[in-house]
Amino acid sequence: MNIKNICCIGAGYVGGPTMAVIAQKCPEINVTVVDINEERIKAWNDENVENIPIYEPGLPEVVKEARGRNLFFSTDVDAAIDKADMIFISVNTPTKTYGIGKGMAADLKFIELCARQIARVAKDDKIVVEKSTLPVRTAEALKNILDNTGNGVNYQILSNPEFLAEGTAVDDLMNPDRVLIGGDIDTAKGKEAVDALVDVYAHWVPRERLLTTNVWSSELSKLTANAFLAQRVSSINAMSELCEKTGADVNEVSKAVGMDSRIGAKFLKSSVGFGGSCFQKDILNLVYISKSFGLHEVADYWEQVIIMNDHQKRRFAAKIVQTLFNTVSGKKIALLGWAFKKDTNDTRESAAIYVADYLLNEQAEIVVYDPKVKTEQIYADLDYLNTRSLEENRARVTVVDGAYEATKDAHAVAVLTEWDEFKELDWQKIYKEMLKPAFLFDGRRLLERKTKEGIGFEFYAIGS
Ligand SMILES: NC(=O)c1ccc[n+]([C@@H]2O[C@H](COP(=O)([O-])OP(=O)(O)OC[C@H]3O[C@@H](n4cnc5c(N)ncnc54)[C@H](O)[C@@H]3O)[C@@H](O)[C@H]2O)c1
Ligand SMILES: O=c1ccn([C@@H]2O[C@H](COP(=O)(O)OP(=O)(O)O[C@H]3O[C@H](CO)[C@@H](O)[C@H](O)[C@H]3O)[C@@H](O)[C@H]2O)c(=O)[nH]1
Repeated sequence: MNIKNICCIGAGYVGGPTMAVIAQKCPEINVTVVDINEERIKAWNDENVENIPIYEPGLPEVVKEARGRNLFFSTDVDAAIDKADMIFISVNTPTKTYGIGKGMAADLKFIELCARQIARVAKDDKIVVEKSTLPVRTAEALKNILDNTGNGVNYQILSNPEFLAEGTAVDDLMNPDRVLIGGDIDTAKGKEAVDALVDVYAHWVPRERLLTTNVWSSELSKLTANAFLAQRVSSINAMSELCEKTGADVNEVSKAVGMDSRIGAKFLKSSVGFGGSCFQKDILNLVYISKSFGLHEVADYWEQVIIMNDHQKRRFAAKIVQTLFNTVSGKKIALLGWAFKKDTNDTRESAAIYVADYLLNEQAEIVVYDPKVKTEQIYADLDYLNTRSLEENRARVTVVDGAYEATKDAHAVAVLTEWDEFKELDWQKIYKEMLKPAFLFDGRRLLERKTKEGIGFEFYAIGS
């Protein structure tokens, strides 16, 4: 079966880049990305390709090549569903904020709305692809809705979780370690659907990296991969605290450990704590699923990854307060970086939000500079925590356009995102314009201790 028309519901951090790359690599397939968020679609269609709503290195070039040729962004969800042979669901699946499973389970209301919309609109057979990260066995619920509320057409449900990381999305999509496709491979129709999706990716991904499994393995593998990755970060962060007490250096430990080929070097960088929209949400979801099956030891095991991460964020903020003679009240603290990692404008669950909130509770005056994050986003992130009034957040937090403006007259500077440009700053100038003693806290192990201490900074870096 040859796919001619793809529709993707959800034009976010996954739907946008993923579909742009599919469209670029498969010029004979029409790809329409739809979203209910009109502003987002407008930005994807902005004449100036630099204004697309997601900042990802290399993405503007891909969009430029395919947009208007075989890549389209639209708010007409019904029309795109109607036309498509294959529909990707790439909507958000945040942690539930109400009711049963509040604070743990994935909220599947957006997924269900998509299923009901597909069922209402579809007049011919469709392959429905779960691109969103979902609890294991969600495909069953999707099929139930589609089969019972649909127009009697045949649906095949595939699971095709996305493994891209933000900041490197285009490269991850162009050269994936593997593409995972879960389907009903024991039936002829199921196998045909899996083959159709394999053929799409085979345009550019070597066949040996196209991995097919049953649907449940595919759904669960995505949660497992994120849990393992986050666990590595929490493991090295746990060691960072021990390093600080013992004179060991976490970078040296991480290098020594990572050179063991059984362990591997990646994802062993100690930090102020992992952020991003996925790790915490997906582990909480895993914990919830485990508990719902009565697997309490399994649940506790994974929950510890989150507990450690929360501790790391808190302990970094507490270190700032302790070092500044146990009070930051009325003191200006400059935060360099707000995004959850470099090369993205995404701030979801960024450690910076929690560090700022902690310092604000200690009555600090916060000044933030991030090269890609918009001012409204920074306020929105703080408001979302509901710790203090919107007015107070605006009165106590200032967002500026440059690092020198942020650090001038500050009591302390904290590096919270590993943006390359922070390495290149004129730290001599920053030191000169700060209050003394000038405290510098490196939450990313980005800066070299020797040169900073040479300038005169009181320097603290995570894990040493
Ligand atoms: N962000 C990542 O790096 C990443 C990586 C892999 C997997 N994932 C998973 O992919 C999914 C999407 O994540 P994201 O970061 O792209 O989210 P996102 O919030 O950036 O985008 C989701 C989009 O879906 C739209 N939407 C929601 N309901 C809709 C509906 N009924 N009809 C049309 N549009 C609708 C929203 O308006 C939003 O623009 C999540 O399940 C996430 O866990 C994310
Ligand atoms: O050694 C490391 C590696 C990462 N991090 C932090 O961990 C967080 C997550 O980073 P990363 O995994 O690179 O970015 P994400 O975009 O969140 O990607 C993760 O989450 C996605 C969503 O599910 C998956 O698709 C990806 O495979 C998975 O890496 C960030 O705050 C990083 O700063 C560290 O502190 N130390």
